[in-house]
Amino acid sequence: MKNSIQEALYLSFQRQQWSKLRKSVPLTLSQEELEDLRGMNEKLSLDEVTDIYLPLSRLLNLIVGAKQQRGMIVNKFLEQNSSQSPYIISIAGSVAVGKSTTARILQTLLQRWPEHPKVDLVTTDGFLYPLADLKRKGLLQRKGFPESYDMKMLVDFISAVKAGETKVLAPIYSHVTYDRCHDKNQVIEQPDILILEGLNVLQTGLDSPVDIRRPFVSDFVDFSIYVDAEESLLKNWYQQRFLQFRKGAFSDPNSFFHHYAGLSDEEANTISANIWDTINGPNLKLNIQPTRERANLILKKGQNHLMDIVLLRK
Ligand SMILES: Nc1ncnc2c1ncn2[C@@H]1O[C@H](COP(=O)(O)OP(=O)(O)OP(=O)(O)O)[C@@H](O)[C@H]1O
Ligand SMILES: CC(C)(CO)[C@@H](O)C(=O)NCCC(=O)O
Repeated sequence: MKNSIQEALYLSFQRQQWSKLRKSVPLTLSQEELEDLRGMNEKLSLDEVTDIYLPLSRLLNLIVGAKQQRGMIVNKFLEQNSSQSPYIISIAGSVAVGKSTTARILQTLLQRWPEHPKVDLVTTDGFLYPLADLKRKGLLQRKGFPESYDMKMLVDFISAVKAGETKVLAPIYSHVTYDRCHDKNQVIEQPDILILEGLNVLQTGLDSPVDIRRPFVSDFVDFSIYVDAEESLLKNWYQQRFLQFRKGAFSDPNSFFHHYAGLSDEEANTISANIWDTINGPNLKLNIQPTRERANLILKKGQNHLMDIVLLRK
């Protein structure tokens, strides 16, 4: 059933086919630019950038261009000269699938085009309720679930950006304190493109009580991407990252998880498997994966984070 839905809705490209599409694009990256991209994640393979992300950035450039042209046509029709509102791209997918890495690569590639040089990136992590509120509401074990986000704040934010407001503030999340930062915000000032990344960006809230239903994030999104992978890979990537955090973020004395810093590999793997099985895994199956076929584009990863299949909405 699942596959027939995808067949009905999407054009499907194997990695090889997709990567060939870059041949027709007049865009090359210098070795230096490739190294810069690599600097953001030392495990990122450069083939991945050229085979998958370069064709994708060209496709997005064309799609954004079509929207900009439509804006010019409307201006001509109305004999006015209003400026374009920011183009919104959303990136959804499981915890640890690599949403923020994908978002950062696309930001770097998209801002190289003269038609849209200003590309901002916001993650919905900042819209999680502050830690004290989550504790008070008994939601500490539900982080990432729909009820753990201040959806009104998120929808108000994206609506203000889309309305072209000159300066919009986004809250910032710290993976060290496991909490919203109380003393700083991200400032969004009329970018050409805003990339909004988070596991909840395709959710509709239709299961909320009718009296608190409000517009969805997707009402403001122009193009949506879902990064997909089998759950066994996702759990493994989550556990690998947990091991890295033990040496990095957890070793900071301010870290919420500082008590994890001294764990052995085996103890750390037991704890991260348990967090996956009780929080992130159930959230994936209940609330994230069911939104996948709402996306305009699905990027399906296999082993080692390499993209196997690209699905593009017909
Ligand atoms: N293209 C890639 N190549 C190699 N490793 C990657 C790639 N993308 C992500 N990773 C690794 O996978 C892990 C998860 O990546 P990332 O933090 O981007 O995921 P995320 O989906 O944003 O996670 P979260 O929802 O928890 O914030 C990290 O350890 C990252 O280094
Ligand atoms: C911040 C989120 C919800 C999403 O990125 C996630 O990384 C998270 O913290 N989930 C809760 C369970 C865990 O610690 O992985």
